[in-house]
Amino acid sequence: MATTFVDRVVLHVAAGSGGHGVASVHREKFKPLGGPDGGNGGKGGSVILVADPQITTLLDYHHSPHRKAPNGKPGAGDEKNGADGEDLILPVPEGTMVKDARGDVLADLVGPGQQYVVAAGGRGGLGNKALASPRRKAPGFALLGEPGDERDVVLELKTLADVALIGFPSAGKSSLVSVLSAAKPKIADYPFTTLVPNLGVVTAGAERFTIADVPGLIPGASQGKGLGLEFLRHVERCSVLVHVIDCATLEPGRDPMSDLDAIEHELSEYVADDTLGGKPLSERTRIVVLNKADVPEALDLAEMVKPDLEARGLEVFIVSAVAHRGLRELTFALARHVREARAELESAVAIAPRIVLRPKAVDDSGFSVRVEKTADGDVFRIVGERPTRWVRQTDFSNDEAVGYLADRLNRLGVEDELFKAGAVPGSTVLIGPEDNSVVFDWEPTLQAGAELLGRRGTDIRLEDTHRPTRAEKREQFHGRKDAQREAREELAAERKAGLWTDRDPVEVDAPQIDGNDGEH
Ligand SMILES: Nc1nc2c(ncn2[C@@H]2O[C@H](COP(=O)(O)OP(=O)(O)OP(=O)(O)O)[C@@H](O)[C@H]2O)c(=O)[nH]1
Ligand SMILES: [Mg+2]
Repeated sequence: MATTFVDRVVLHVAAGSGGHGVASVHREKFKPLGGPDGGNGGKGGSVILVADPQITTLLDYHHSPHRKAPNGKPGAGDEKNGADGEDLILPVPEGTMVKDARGDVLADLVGPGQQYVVAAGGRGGLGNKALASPRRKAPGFALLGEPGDERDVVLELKTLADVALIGFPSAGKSSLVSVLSAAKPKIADYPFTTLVPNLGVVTAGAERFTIADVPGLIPGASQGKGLGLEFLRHVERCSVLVHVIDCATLEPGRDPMSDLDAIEHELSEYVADDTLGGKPLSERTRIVVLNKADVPEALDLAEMVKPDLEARGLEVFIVSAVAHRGLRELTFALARHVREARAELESAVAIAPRIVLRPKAVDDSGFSVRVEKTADGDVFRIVGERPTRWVRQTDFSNDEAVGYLADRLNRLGVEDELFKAGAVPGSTVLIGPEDNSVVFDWEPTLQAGAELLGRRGTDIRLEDTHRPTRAEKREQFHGRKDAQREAREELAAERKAGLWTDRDPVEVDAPQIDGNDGEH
């Protein structure tokens, strides 16, 4: 069992890409040129982690750490939409924490069925049927499907138990689990018998709670001695910590008080991710169990130190795991502490939810223009979810598709903002994130832009002589109305085609646009 327990893996996930939309023209005998009938591409499958009580280890992901969801299928003529790629569901144990490469917590799957979209599938591209509008009756282009998310995440399993038993190797932690619950962990008289936590269920009257031992902790664990501190991730989520102290040890330099201090010191060195509703390890309930009281010398020692420990405000139990002494009192005391801790946690959780889900991208409708200074002068970077997406959807080998992209950008007001930021025809404009942007030599297409340039190439913003005539204003007004209507229609078409999921748009790290970072 020990060798097949895996509690930390690096997982590489890739969602499916959306299928490309298709540009096709309806054909019938004697009616060679019908309307556009190209279907939409299907959505790419997402990769979704789901907490599943049937799963107890991350072993599967240790063996095959690369997981990919299928792509959406491309659309076809005759209004045929491509099939969606199926979501890839990856079951993980309850208590799995998902972190990014930097160690930031992305999600904490603590309850059965809780899920997290770790990589979102790409949207399918619209076909020319869906792109048709009164102004663009027969589009000779379609939109590309978007690439799916691709990322590396760290999965960490943190045992979910109410009570954690901590202490030196061979203190009797596993023995206690075996006598307090039905679990039958390995027990032996050599140190580090336990390599991974053993979980048991304890029944105290009508109450039930879970208890886990953890591998033995030794001084210097924080510097990597023994098994190190790594496994303390399994006590992070336990609300009651029990110090199991070996009163029968003959090792020189060991006694209950200094053992306790040594373990506390190691605990204090551990940096936990989970504060259990705002309660760090240092503030959690502690109980002391003085074990091996069946050995006469051990009992004497236990009775001697008990008052000192109690003077520190600790609740102390003298027990023998082997002789089953003192277990009943201990069980009921644990049940009481668990009850209190659960109540406390519940009210804490009511205030601050423990489940961290990745915050939704704040505003995916807007954009901003950033002026970046380079050796070759100013370049203008357009940052925003929608422009970035539109660029990904554009087939740059198709002039009409490029024109459509320009239209979309204008409607969003990109050209206006570029003018305001000081861009002039020929300026370098980048769209998308730093590591993967598309570069344009800017050719303004907007009427307003051309107007702003004025006659003889002077910028009328500096002169402010031209006041729009009534006719021009009307023209502009209708232009805007048209643009707004078209934007609405487009959105409706995308939604109707099912290209929008109700899942959060996940920020995309590196959109791939093959070979299109040229001068389009
Ligand atoms: N006499 C006596 N021996 C005990 C008692 N409890 C445990 N032991 C013995 O102590 C040794 C270690 O017990 P374990 O339960 O494996 O100890 P552990 O704390 O889980 O040890 P690690 O997993 O190595 O950290 C075994 O030989 C047990 O039989 C007790 O109450 N009395
Ligand atoms: Mg053990």
